[in-house]
Amino acid sequence: MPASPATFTFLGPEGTFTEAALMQVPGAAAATRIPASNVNAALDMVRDGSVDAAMVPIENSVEGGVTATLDAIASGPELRIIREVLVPISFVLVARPGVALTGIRRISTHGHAWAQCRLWVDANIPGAEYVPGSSTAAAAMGLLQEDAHYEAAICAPIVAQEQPGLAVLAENIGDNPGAVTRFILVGRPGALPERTGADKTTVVVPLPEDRPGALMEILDQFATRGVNLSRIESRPTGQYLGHYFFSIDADGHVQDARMADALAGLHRISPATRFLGSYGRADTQSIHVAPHTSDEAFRAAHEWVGGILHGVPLVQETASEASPTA
Ligand SMILES: O=C(O)C(=O)C[C@]1(C(=O)O)C=C[C@@H](O)C=C1
Repeated sequence: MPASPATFTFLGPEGTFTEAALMQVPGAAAATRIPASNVNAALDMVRDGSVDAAMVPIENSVEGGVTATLDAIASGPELRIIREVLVPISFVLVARPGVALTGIRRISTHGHAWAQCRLWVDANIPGAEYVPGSSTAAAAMGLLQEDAHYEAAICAPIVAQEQPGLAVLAENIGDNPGAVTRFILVGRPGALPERTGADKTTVVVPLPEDRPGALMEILDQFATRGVNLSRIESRPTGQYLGHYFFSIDADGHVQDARMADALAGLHRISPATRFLGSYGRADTQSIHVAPHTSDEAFRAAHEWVGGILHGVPLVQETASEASPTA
């Protein structure tokens, strides 16, 4: 079991959904928490040892993968995902007190938040212009600056509750009331979180080039070992047009024989495959394992092959084979 992180960073400032995710981590409320201005800065603080772990968003149920995170953990010095956290998302529209909906022309927020409120904005503030923000809370706090160049921000309800200089103009403005964002706690490589039976493994697999069926071969490594995938996304490596890697979440822990075998297969196909971690699923849902892909089935199969290699007779002769005349 890895030692519990003592110092954390997160996509800040205070009041982001990412901070809400971090507060779900046991011990985080009493620990040192340093806000970072973007995902890369947060991960760099882990890499250079300034903090033990970083909480960053990775996937939203409406908008999909957080590409800044997918890309940042796929290259550079290796990192490990040690936990995942789910946060239900609900947005409010805030402005300086006295500002009405009719007085809003520009709205700032995080890109993922904007994408989740687009229909509401179109219906209620038609023609409003989007001003990109580094996070929802940063956009809201920006309204308090003298030189704010937008009139409203979309953020979590907690920001307005704790900031008297901001008034809530509308609540629950997300287009999808069931929206959920998944966050990951990222540390440096070390001891793996213990296997729980409800685990997830994340890998980054560069697609081998000029090889017909390479993606199928990658997927086959999981399929033939009974490993279910819960997320697969392709991302450009940035090196040149058409060069991609796959970011994959698979059900199970690397201590499961079927997962270890699948990862070994991936390494054969794509030697630059990067292991990003095995960690407990936030929903704690146990994984169904077919009997022929259980640890016991793998152990028996390896023992059988070992016996062949060592010349040990492993199959009992039947009576008729032992004495053909009988
Ligand atoms: O800006 C924030 O508050 C964040 O924590 C980032 C983020 C994201 O990256 O998706 C998190 C949850 C919401 O989906 C909107 C924004």
